[in-house]
Amino acid sequence: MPKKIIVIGANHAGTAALNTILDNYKDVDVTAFDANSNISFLGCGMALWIGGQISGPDGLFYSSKEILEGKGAKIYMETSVNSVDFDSKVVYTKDAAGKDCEYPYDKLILATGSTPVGPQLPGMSLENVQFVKLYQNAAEVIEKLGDTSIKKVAVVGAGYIGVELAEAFQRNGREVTLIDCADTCLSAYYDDMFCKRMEKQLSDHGIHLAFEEKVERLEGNEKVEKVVTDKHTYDADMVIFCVGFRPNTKLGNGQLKQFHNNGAYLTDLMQQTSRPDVYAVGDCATVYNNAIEDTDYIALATNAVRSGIIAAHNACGTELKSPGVQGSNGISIWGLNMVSTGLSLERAKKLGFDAAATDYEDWQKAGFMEKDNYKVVIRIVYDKKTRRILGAQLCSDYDISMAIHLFSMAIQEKVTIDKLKLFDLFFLPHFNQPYNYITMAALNAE
Ligand SMILES: Cc1cc2nc3c(=O)[nH]c(=O)nc-3n(C[C@H](O)[C@H](O)[C@H](O)COP(=O)(O)OP(=O)(O)OC[C@H]3O[C@@H](n4cnc5c(N)ncnc54)[C@H](O)[C@@H]3O)c2cc1C
Ligand SMILES: NC(=O)C1=CN([C@@H]2O[C@H](COP(=O)(O)OP(=O)(O)OC[C@H]3O[C@@H](n4cnc5c(N)ncnc54)[C@H](O)[C@@H]3O)[C@@H](O)[C@H]2O)C=CC1
Repeated sequence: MPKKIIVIGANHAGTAALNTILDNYKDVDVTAFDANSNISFLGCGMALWIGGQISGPDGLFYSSKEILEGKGAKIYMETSVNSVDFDSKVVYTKDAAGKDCEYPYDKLILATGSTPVGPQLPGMSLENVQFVKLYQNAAEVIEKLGDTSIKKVAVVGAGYIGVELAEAFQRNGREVTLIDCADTCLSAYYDDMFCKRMEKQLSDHGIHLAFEEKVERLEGNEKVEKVVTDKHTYDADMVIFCVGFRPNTKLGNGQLKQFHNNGAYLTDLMQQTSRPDVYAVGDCATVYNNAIEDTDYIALATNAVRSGIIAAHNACGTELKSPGVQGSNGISIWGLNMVSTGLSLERAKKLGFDAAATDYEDWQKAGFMEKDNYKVVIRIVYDKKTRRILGAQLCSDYDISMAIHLFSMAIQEKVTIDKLKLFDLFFLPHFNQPYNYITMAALNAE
């Protein structure tokens, strides 16, 4: 059992690692440092807060320095780790008062997360140009929205954050333009037929869509006033950039092996980096993606939590391997629910799979169920050669979210589309149909 474990970063991944150590290994001396002043902010609540769907941010935290210290950890907030000597196993910190300290470790868990990508464009330093990641970012945006002269908001990036925030600002009474260089929204997660449904939902609710447009500059006089793209100019009193995350790897650059795509720390199934006593978890680390059967980068709180648990057990001497991930995700915009896992057909083909898709559309419940019955669209993506299921997407006004877990497990366990054809699914008219759309989609596969 190691004597001293240090965790750098105490948000979702770090907190999961800390809780796992504190709950399971009583004799370990565990210390964490975080540059921020709060722990465990659920960014997913930011849009709900801005859109007034929840009354405030209090419920968006599930841990704190006090809770973790009550369980026996030493937690240093507003303390940055500036460097790590991986050979002598020492971390060097600076606290809010500017005091430098050093701490030795036996095992180190890097949970330094990610930062929003900030395009280098003219006008980025104008007032009311915002990024959204931390609690402080959300609080600042909410405070600024108190200014009623902020009428028009441009959201750049129509991925998960952008689409959720577009709804939130519109609910908040603002005019919203949603800009993306891709030709639709959510294109990293869904095929076009699903993206188009979300496009319609957004434009039906008054969001102005500006796709296939590249932002060239922001203009204004102190405060931002305009977003200029390669095609149009949009008036904007606030501009939010959400064009993806980049892993925070300053501490290990050149010291630990990194992912060729974006520099995330390369980890094995035990979250171990290229140095045996150093683990990396959450948004700063790679995952093993079962759909592509290879290393990947997928920044999600779910992956952060699971990888934190895995690293903690391994660091404490209990071998635990990740089963890999599928990047399962979901979104709900004005009641339109979409969930996906694994690969879209487009991405599968781009990656070189001989992929096909089987689609099906039906009512969720038996036809005689007159209330709360909604249409559901499903697509299952599979490899024509191996027959392995590579991905699935579902879309409905009904809450179909639980169905995606079946496909996540199917991808993890390398289930073929043929195995799914006669898979035992229950029927009860309150919930579904005897000819279930999952069965029907699978039966229709070529
Ligand atoms: C608006 C929004 C909505 C989201 N919605 C969802 C969702 O619905 N579902 C989902 O699964 N995911 C969602 N995510 C993604 C999710 O928030 C991230 O994947 C998650 O935060 C990753 O957790 P992490 O602990 O790895 O990293 P981070 O949350 O980035 O935390 C890293 C921590 O490390 C600290 N740190 C970094 N460097 C140092 C250093 N040198 N010294 C000390 N401390 C350091 C930071 O202060 C920070 O607290 C959302 C993200 C955002 C922004
Ligand atoms: N419901 C969920 O599971 C949620 C998950 N998250 C996760 O947080 C992470 C970050 O989210 P996002 O920032 O939304 O990233 P994202 O990867 O989901 O979307 C980024 C979008 O920005 C676009 N883009 C990239 N560069 C651009 C540019 N220069 N100009 C215009 N558009 C550009 C891309 O085409 C893409 O549509 C992701 O990993 C996401 O999965 C975030 C919110 C909710």
